[in-house]
Amino acid sequence: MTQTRQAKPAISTTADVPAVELRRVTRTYGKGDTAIRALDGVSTSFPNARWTAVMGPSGSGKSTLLHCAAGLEGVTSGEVLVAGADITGASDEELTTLRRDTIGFVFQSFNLIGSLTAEQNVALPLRLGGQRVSARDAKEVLASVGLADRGKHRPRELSGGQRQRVAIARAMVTRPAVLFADEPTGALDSSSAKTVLALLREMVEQSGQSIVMVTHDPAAAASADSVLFLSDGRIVDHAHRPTAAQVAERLAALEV
Ligand SMILES: Nc1ncnc2c1ncn2[C@@H]1O[C@H](COP(=O)(O)OP(=O)(O)OP(=O)(O)O)[C@@H](O)[C@H]1O
Repeated sequence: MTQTRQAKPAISTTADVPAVELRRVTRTYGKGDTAIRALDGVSTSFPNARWTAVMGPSGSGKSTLLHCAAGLEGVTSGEVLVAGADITGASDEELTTLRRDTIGFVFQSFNLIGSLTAEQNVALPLRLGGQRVSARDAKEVLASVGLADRGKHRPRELSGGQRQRVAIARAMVTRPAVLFADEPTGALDSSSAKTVLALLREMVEQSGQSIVMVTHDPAAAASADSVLFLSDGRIVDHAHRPTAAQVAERLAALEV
């Protein structure tokens, strides 16, 4: 797997093109009387080089929104644009290219490969993209998340916070224009969560990457630039740089 890496697709990262745009997106599960409308005509833009959190009560459609926005799930109707490109009718091959070159993922459950070392996990996206990766490259990225001395460790030999930092390093290595994070701090203690949130902030400030993050945690949401609130598959509220207390208050109002 050492062929020359293909040029990145022409993605726009200019400030006036949103990182992700949803236009009248509906996602229905099932049919007939038992059909569930998980997303109900959602139109919104996730700005470029900004971090947006998505919150809402359980079952409000947060994960569905993230999956549709990232091309992991198709929409029932409406359009999804990532970095200006319409991915609504994209083929599996186009989506694979998008996932390899333009977007990254960080999940609550880390999704590291247990048989690979931290270094090998970090290098994996580049190897899958056909690039030769030196151990030094992987080490540099691990050092940037504070794990310079853990490169040879396997996931089971790392703490939860360290595993998530490996997952973030893996997501950073391809410099994705958009990072989708699903409960990235959900399995972490508050000190590890702070470290992870600081790393996400660095991705936005230093590399101009965009983050769309689903979370249940008001403190995590308050680390973002803005917060969208979903209820019953619709966007019902929006807050710019709220405090954790303000986020908790708005969420409580939706949960009654
Ligand atoms: N694969 C599926 N098949 C059927 N219904 C689904 C499926 N996935 C999600 N749903 C339903 O769609 C709605 C939205 O689910 P979603 O997982 O997006 O909510 P959420 O806000 O992420 O919830 P939570 O906070 O509990 O993770 C829920 O009513 C859920 O039961």
